[in-house]
Amino acid sequence: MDTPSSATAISAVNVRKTYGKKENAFHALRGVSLDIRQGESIAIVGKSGSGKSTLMHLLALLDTPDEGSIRLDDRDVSSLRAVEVNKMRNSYYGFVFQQFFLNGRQSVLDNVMLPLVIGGVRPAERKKRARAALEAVGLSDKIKNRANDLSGGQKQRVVIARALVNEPRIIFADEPTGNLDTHTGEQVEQMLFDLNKQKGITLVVVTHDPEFAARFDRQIFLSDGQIVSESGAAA
Ligand SMILES: Nc1ncnc2c1ncn2[C@@H]1O[C@H](COP(=O)(O)OP(=O)(O)OP(=O)(O)O)[C@@H](O)[C@H]1O
Repeated sequence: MDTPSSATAISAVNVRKTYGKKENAFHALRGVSLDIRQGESIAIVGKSGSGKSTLMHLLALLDTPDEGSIRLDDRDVSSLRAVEVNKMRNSYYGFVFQQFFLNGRQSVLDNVMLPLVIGGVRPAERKKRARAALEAVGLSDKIKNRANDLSGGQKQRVVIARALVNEPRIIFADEPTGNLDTHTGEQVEQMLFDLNKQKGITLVVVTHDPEFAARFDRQIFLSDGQIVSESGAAA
């Protein structure tokens, strides 16, 4: 599976998002439309404050637009009940976000099993799947370590293992290599692209790094809350 299919994974349709009210209102997204195809890799780029994380949070169903809609499986997400949205987020999505910290006192294995606990997977099965995910990121020898006792790059690999343990359709990553040294950052990048190319997992990443962005099928450039240009093979 090395080419994106024509099926749409998720769409934003003319979404707008404003933070604050009246004279303090800030229009973070001002009418953004975007179709993300199943299996493609897409980088969202733009200056600080351009609305990248806001767009990512809407696509990831972590926040809701003030206007416009997010469509998943051809359904307007706003028409679904919260419990259904939570279920979809947990089963379809994996997250590599810096603010989604690991629990440092828990073992690496427990951290990776968390999405499966939330998803109600039984204990023997979740252990098996978490071990397989940790093996995929080369951390089989660290499963019993406390998450605090790992290097930055190892922690990021645990986060990736946690993101892929529920076999998501889409992985969302916000500056996944931001805090890593060049070599470790490249390993983490490669791991994400391998998941995209080998397993067909759609990859949506926010980054400031132009070299990293250039490796994606498509780059979306945001400025002042609007898409100002797109480039890449699929554009
Ligand atoms: N909760 C909030 N309340 C008020 N303003 C906010 C909030 N979240 C974001 N903003 C503002 O919305 C704008 C877009 O923020 P966003 O985080 O989407 O930008 P970004 O492109 O991801 O920036 P960065 O690259 O610095 O992370 C910024 O000006 C920010 O200050």
